[in-house]
Amino acid sequence: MSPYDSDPADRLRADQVLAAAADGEDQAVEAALRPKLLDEFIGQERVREQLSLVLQAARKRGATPDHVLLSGPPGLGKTTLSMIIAAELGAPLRITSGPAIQHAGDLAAILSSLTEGEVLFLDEIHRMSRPAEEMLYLAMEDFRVDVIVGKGPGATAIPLELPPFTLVGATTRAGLLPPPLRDRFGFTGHMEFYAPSELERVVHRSAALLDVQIDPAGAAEIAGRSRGTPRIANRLLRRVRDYAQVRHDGVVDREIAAQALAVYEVDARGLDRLDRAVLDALLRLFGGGPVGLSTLAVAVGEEAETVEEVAEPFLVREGLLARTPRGRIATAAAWQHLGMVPPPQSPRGAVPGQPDLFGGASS
Ligand SMILES: Nc1ncnc2c1ncn2[C@@H]1O[C@H](COP(=O)(O)OP(=O)(O)OP(=O)(O)O)[C@@H](O)[C@H]1O
Repeated sequence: MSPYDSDPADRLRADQVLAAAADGEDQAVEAALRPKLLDEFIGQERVREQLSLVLQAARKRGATPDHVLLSGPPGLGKTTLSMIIAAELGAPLRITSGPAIQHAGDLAAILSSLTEGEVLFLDEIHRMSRPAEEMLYLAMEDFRVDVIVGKGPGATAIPLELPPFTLVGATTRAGLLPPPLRDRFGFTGHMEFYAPSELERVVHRSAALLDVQIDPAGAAEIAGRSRGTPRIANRLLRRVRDYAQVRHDGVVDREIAAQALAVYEVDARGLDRLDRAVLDALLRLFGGGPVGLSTLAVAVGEEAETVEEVAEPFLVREGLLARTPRGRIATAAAWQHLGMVPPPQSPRGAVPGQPDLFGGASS
């Protein structure tokens, strides 16, 4: 969880897996597990190399680096990287988020209190209000804001100079950023899901910091169920640690990790309860689809947005579900994963599983 207040809906989205277990202690632990410097940051080789060049060049010139945009799904390390940028530059860091900036005045207050060289991290930048966005254009380009005094025809804009600063914007939806905003970033880092071997390194590193004894097979078991996401790897590790300490001697191996994750309903492929509920409804109630998103969401008792943004990206990436113009359909892998057999002769049974070009299941 990012260390500022966002609205509860955001928190739910970002922290979907084992959300109920994400208590205050977990958040404090998460902060303690963050890598502090670029060299400690595991994976994302390309972003790391590119960013390192941007920072080194700026340091060499004695200038403030260009604004940085980080895009990618939740939990991949955008907040962590913003902290690392500030640490590498030896600069102070200010953290806020798009939804926290309701009015342009909120942004003006933050910008006008920045010190020279400060790093401003703006998470969920795509959710900022339009007037604030427009104020940000000017601030990013000319280090200036126009403060509007008065209302109506008598309103006047008073220009206010800002010290040079570096904006680090983060977004899960780069496509939603208006082009004028996107263009004002000198560097964009696209964060990718992590490979299992990288997540194993994350698990080993975190286990060492948490003083948990874990063997390579145990780390691999956790990494394989972490949906390519370090935040989830860390959270699963903490739950496995709890299980190992309460029911065993605290040491984690493959068997203990598998048992613990079964208790927390995270299956061998990393699907959690919501993912499985979505697939289950799709197969059992709708014969594998196609079915509309809102119908599917009602069937699992969730908001359509939650199903679309939380469960589906992972299910699509895993090749278990396809989004088609006619609705959601299950692939053959989905039937297999839930141990079910598609209805015979069903044109909607998604056998052998890949959607055809027109959005239906191939036969
Ligand atoms: N490359 C990495 N190496 C080690 N740990 C990492 C790495 N990336 C992220 N983490 C860990 O994962 C957790 C989540 O990272 P972070 O909060 O930076 O993600 P985020 O992309 O900002 O997510 P959100 O957009 O939901 O705020 C952190 O506690 C951090 O310890």
